[in-house]
Amino acid sequence: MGIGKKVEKPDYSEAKLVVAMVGLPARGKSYLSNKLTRYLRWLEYDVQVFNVGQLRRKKARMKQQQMGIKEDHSAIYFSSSNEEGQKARDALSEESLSNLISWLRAGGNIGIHDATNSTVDRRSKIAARVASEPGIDLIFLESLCDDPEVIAANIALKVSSGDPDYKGMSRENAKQDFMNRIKQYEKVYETVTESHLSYVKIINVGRQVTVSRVRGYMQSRIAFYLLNLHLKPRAIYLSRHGESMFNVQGKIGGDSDLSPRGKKYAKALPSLIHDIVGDANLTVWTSTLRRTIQTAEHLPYEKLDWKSLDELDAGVCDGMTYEEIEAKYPEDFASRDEDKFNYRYRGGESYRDVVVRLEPIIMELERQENILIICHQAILRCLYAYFLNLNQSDLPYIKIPLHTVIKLTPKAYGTDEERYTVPIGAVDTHRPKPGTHTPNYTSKNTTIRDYYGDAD
Ligand SMILES: O=P(O)(O)OC[C@H]1O[C@@](CO)(OP(=O)(O)O)[C@@H](O)[C@@H]1O
Repeated sequence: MGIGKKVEKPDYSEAKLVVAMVGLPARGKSYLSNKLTRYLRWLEYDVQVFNVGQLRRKKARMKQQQMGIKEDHSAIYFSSSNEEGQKARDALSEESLSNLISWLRAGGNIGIHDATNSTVDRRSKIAARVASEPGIDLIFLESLCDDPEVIAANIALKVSSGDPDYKGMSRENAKQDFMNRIKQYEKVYETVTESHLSYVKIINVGRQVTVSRVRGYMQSRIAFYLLNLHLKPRAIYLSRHGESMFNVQGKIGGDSDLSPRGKKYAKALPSLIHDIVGDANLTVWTSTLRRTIQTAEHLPYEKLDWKSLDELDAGVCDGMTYEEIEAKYPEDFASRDEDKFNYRYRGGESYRDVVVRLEPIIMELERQENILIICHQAILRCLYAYFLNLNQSDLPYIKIPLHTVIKLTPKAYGTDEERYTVPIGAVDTHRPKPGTHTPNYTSKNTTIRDYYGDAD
């Protein structure tokens, strides 16, 4: 028998929720639903977005292919006085919601009904439909925004993103048409005030949030996450500690000091960070282990150490080399290679356990502005996977080299990444999955830079 065990996914089979978005076009509904999806997936819920616009386009394409009929989806279609258009849009919303409910019945946990759902009438239809489905809850998530800059940026994003609604149209015409569409919706828009419904209303993301009739664990978790979001521009910087004595000896875990090269990295860090961050405010978070605190030693910023940022606990294998573990516990060594995310060291942790313990860190990170996190290989893989939306099987193999600062900039539709490599040699602690080539899991928005500042 092996010493460790495999930890299965938490049982969320009873969790079934419809999150129905509410909001005018260009008010950040997609931004919110994308962020929420990424967070809930990271927590291992099965989440899917059902976008009514996509369904409309898909059906229009099919109609055109089969019958040669090209539908007019210009602003006229969205007019409240266009009865035909209104009927067609209601029918599409119902169909999309039905697809969502079937998907929940087939095992999904949270389905996001992504449409404007901008009238009391439309919402009452949604509420009635979901109420007829035992075991499925409903919460509305409204995004209100009157910040002209945010609206203008969202409009620009819509017309420049190659949106299929505006294929073959000039940018100016597309923008005009989209603004007309918004006007049509504005005429009939009713903000959520229905006191019998569960809802979260977000005003200018981060400025004001109203929470009403939120019930149960999953809804509260969602509401709490949304309460913490903000749109202020900021970056999150990630770095492992400088090379440690254990790294040099090939040993895992422990609480060793920095090696001479690790100390050099700690000395080089202040000028690198200053070059990247400038005079902006920054807070440094470390774990409680010596190697991260020593790495942050020379940084002239406020510092906070978190126990939850300590390295993955290797239990009885703590302080051993991979070769020693393989020789002493061959079965365990093999099962870790087989399913590294789920494998839990005896008396220690799995990557899955680490994801759970990092949730308060994620929540706090969403609330904060510029943060530099100096911690460990396994911990940074989990944080990086959250921001880059990477899946569980890839997560334990993400390359987070020593002596490298990763800058993550959250944007409306994803996260930009820059990597700054400091030319101070260090051992490579990355162990690829045997028999596989481990790709470099970086986003398509990654820029790699060599930093030749004050390396010495
Ligand atoms: O999950 P694997 O790939 O073993 O990586 C985690 C390991 O990385 C190490 C280095 O090998 O991190 P760290 O440099 O922070 O000490 C070990 O302590 C830790 O057990």
